[in-house]
Amino acid sequence: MSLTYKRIIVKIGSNVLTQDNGLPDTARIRHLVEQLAALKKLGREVILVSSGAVASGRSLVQVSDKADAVTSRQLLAAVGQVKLLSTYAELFGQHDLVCAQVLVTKEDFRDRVHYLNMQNCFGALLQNNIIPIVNENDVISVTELMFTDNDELAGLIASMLNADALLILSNVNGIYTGDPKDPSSELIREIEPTTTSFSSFVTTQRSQFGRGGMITKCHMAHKVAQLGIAVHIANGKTENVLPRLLSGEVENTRFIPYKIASGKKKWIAHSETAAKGVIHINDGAKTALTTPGKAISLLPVGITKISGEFQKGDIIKLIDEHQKPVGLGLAEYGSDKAVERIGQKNQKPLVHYDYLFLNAEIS
Ligand SMILES: Nc1ncnc2c1ncn2[C@@H]1O[C@H](COP(=O)(O)OP(=O)(O)O)[C@@H](O)[C@H]1O
Ligand SMILES: N[C@@H](CCC(=O)OP(=O)(O)O)C(=O)O
Repeated sequence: MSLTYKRIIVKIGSNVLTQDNGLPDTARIRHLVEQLAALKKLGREVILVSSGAVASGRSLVQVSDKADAVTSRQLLAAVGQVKLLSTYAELFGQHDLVCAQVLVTKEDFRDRVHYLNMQNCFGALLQNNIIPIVNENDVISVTELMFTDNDELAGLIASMLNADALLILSNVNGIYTGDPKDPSSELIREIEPTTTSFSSFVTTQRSQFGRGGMITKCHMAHKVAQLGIAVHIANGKTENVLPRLLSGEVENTRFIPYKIASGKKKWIAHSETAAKGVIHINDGAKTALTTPGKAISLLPVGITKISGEFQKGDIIKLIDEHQKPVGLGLAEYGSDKAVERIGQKNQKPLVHYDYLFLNAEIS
């Protein structure tokens, strides 16, 4: 089997880039760059999401024990990101390739203008044959403003750029049916888009330098696959993992992609944290919206209650009669008008189908 993905996002986790002592593993970075350069030379578009700023910072400065965790992370990342990128620039340069730094925050994905600006910049970099290297801007992303981890960031980038595939390189061969260290656990080779429960076999355990763990990878991968993008989780420490993954020669877990969604739906799908209001809908409305193959907008007649205030163009969250999330949408008008129209027939849709992302599927 040969995978012919054209636009590929590669996420390299902290554990792949870091030695046991917490310092960066330059030999491994060099080997990964060789593989990425080879992909580039085959005509693939490559976007790298790389962790490793904090680990690189550790190789340059000793942070005082008195510094709190946030300050220490800011300091190490601020210093380390320079080193990380100069290492990449030098190594890619040896293959006559130019790379670029793109540092982002969660806020940049909430604001549609920032989002479009980012998208435009990536387009320009790719057109000029430059490899974008993305990381979270750890200096200003603190506590609740942070991504769960760089897997979440990689998922957002994959959706934003309409990638064909997202390859997540971690320190395990993929997702196992139990603890990967337990010999009775087996690797799951494929995950269907309909799978939603991961907590029965994936523990919250993280590797030494990882932030989110496998469970956040699963949730993100599932969501991205629902948008029509294939996701593979493989071991970044395996020799020549990237070419071998694409030629089907190494073990990995593949999240089978679902139907293709529009760019706007992809943005809405990842905007839950930006939701301004909650729209309670009745069972009839839920059935209508989630009927496969039907493009139905949310009408006020199916709304039973509205909480929170929002303006036209804001993201709103839809929940059913049992408080279960149904999806996310873009409000066609503000909460003032919407509240007046609750339960009324013959009113304009509050969420047009083109701007509606349903949790269960993209219909
Ligand atoms: N069912 C599972 N299959 C594979 N890995 C699992 C599972 N449950 C928990 N894990 C843990 O998830 C870790 C990888 O996630 P993480 O620590 O976030 O790494 P990374 O730095 O690559 O993002 C593995 O090292 C493993 O300990
Ligand atoms: N931005 C941080 C890494 C954050 C992170 O979540 O890493 P990972 O556990 O590899 O997804 C850094 O560069 O050190």
